[in-house]
Amino acid sequence: MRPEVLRTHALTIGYQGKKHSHFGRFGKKSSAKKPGHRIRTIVKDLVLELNRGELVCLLGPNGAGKSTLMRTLSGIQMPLAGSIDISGKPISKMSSKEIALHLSIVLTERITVGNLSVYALVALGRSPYTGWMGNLSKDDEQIVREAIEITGTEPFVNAHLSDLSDGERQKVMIARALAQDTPIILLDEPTAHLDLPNRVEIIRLLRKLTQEKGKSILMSTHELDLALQAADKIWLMQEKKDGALDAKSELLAGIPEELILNGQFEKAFARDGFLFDRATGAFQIHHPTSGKIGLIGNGAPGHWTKRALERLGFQVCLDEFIYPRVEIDSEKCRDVWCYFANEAQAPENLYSISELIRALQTQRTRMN
Ligand SMILES: Nc1ncnc2c1ncn2[C@@H]1O[C@H](COP(=O)(O)OP(=O)(O)OP(=O)(O)O)[C@@H](O)[C@H]1O
Repeated sequence: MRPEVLRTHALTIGYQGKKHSHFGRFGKKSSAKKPGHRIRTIVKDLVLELNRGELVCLLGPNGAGKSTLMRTLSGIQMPLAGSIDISGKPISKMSSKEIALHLSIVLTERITVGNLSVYALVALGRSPYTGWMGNLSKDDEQIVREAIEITGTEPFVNAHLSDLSDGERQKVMIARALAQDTPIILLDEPTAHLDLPNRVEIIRLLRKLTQEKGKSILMSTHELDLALQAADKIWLMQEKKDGALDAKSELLAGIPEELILNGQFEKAFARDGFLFDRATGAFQIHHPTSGKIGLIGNGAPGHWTKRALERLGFQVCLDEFIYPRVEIDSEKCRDVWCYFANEAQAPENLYSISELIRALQTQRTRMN
């Protein structure tokens, strides 16, 4: 069996004509340039592979082209050039029904479904098998029930979609995609409206689907941290900065750890005063404005003390015996923060991070 379930050949994505005038199914409308229509190329010559059982996260700053790529890969939007194969067959030669048997998509746009209940909407996922008016077989019903159970949407299964919160609605749309039971699932920002426990739950669910059911999942997200932890691969879209603006963005594919180590990850999200720490994979939001401070301390107290010091504007120098410095003694029955303000002053023992912050602020006021 070929490992890749989706492959692109020199795929160029983008827009031609006025906003929203380009949409159409493959083959139904020519993608040829129309006279007087402005072509806007988002990314050129993409050679991408989505393999069986793989979770790929599509990351990139706002406007880089993630949704455009999602829509193009699913056949909702025509490419400007190149082609897409699904399970070895060009998508341009597939009917909508055939595509729906291979690929399901959850988009960010709110859909209007009239008065449908959650159950009826999830059951619509079976329509490629039953037809729009078709009755569900026992097997179809079982698949719908499983999709509802696995996404935790049972509590509102009889509610109407319009009565749900954004997060609940999001889960229902994922349930509908699962009911469609396709080897490929594309999700555009599936965790956008979810709180942290639900975000983690959805990512875990998607990983489980790749590992246990061999699904190939591509999801776009702004959750960098979750993506770095969960994705087998990352497709990283970034705006081109080289001046050769034949396309707005470019795309790099790789495993998360390599994209971090080779500096591509921070390049994609680089902003003035916005630092990415390669060692921890975290972004720092604070500018160091209060000078250096030494920190000697390990484990959780060391980590959270560093965070508090950075918030106060210090550049934290780990394991450096400089002044000022903080030494955390975790050997005693409780943690003690020993604050060495300067050579002349005796160190001060403090018994919490808030006491340490107060001492640092007092020192700062004295010096100003
Ligand atoms: N229908 C359209 N016609 C012309 N240009 C469009 C259209 N839709 C989007 N664009 C442009 O294409 C570019 C990519 O948009 P897209 O929505 O794909 O980015 P994105 O990475 O998904 O952004 P976000 O993270 O903000 O959702 C943007 O510059 C956008 O203005």
